[in-house]
Amino acid sequence: MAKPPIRTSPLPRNLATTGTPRSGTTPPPQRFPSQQADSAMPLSSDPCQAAHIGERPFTGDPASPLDVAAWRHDERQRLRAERKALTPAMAVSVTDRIAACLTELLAPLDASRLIIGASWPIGGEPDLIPFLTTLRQRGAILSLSACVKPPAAMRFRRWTPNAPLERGLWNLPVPPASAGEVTPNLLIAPLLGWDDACNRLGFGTGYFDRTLDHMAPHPFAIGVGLHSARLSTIHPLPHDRRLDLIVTECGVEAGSPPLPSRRGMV
Ligand SMILES: Nc1nc2c(c(=O)[nH]1)N(C=O)[C@@H](CNc1ccc(C(=O)N[C@@H](CCC(=O)O)C(=O)O)cc1)CN2
Ligand SMILES: Nc1ncnc2c1ncn2[C@@H]1O[C@H](COP(=O)(O)OP(=O)(O)OP(=O)(O)O)[C@@H](O)[C@H]1O
Repeated sequence: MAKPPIRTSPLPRNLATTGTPRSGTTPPPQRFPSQQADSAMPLSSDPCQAAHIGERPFTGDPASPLDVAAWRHDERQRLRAERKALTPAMAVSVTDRIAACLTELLAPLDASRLIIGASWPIGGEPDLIPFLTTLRQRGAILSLSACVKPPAAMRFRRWTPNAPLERGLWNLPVPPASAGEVTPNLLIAPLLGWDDACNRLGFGTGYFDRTLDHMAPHPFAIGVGLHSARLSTIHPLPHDRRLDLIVTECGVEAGSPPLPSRRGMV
């Protein structure tokens, strides 16, 4: 079956600066060991049909943090299991499509003005390291998130592809503190669930909400995850911070133009 087109609008056109070459000049992504199997296999069915099929109905009080937390807990379990159940071929396809969409979105920007805050992929998240490597080649500064305890805004430590990582909290791979910190103007936030209002459901640690709270002005924040992780709503609570765009293997799924200008990107 032919792959459905990737939707990349809305472009962050008010962020556009110089005429950086578009993705046609971009080298093919490098494969990482976890993604080498079956990489040429197409998806067996249209991945971009309506989602939130398996969503558990919410029967509590949406203003009650306890009720919402209980529902989110179960939805996280479901969404984590669904993501882990992807075949290697599907995971590669999803990752390639997300990377292609991000590449197209960022193509009009002067990459040398981008300070990207990303996270090392865990638990079946799309492996965007090859995509980040390409942006680095175009001049972007890369950084990876590091969690602090007690929970507060994440720190972003500079990183270049192949630079050594060490184990941080929860054994997450992070650059060493000696790499130095940056303040990203573009945040890439992996997600477990999302809704049409650009709300993000993550692992439940609250780090991304705390991070966005702490950063003024906010970086431009793009959530990345599966199309099938769409929820009718995450039942947002006051601490939840919306992202600017949600990108899945089906393209830009949420976030509406015109997008506000962001520090360092105009
Ligand atoms: N890639 C990534 N980094 C991130 C987040 C995220 O969602 N994705 N976070 C979002 O806020 C924060 C960390 N939150 C975390 C939440 C749960 C686990 C966790 O369950 N770890 C499992 C192993 C997961 C796996 O590799 O499958 C464990 O410790 O056993 C780790 C980090 C910051 N860094
Ligand atoms: N700015 C904040 N200040 C204090 N607590 C917060 C803040 N943001 C989130 N929290 C707390 O963190 C916990 C988890 O929040 P939430 O359910 O929104 O996680 P999440 O965004 O899905 O997870 P993650 O950040 O791991 O991806 C909640 O108990 C919430 O009260």
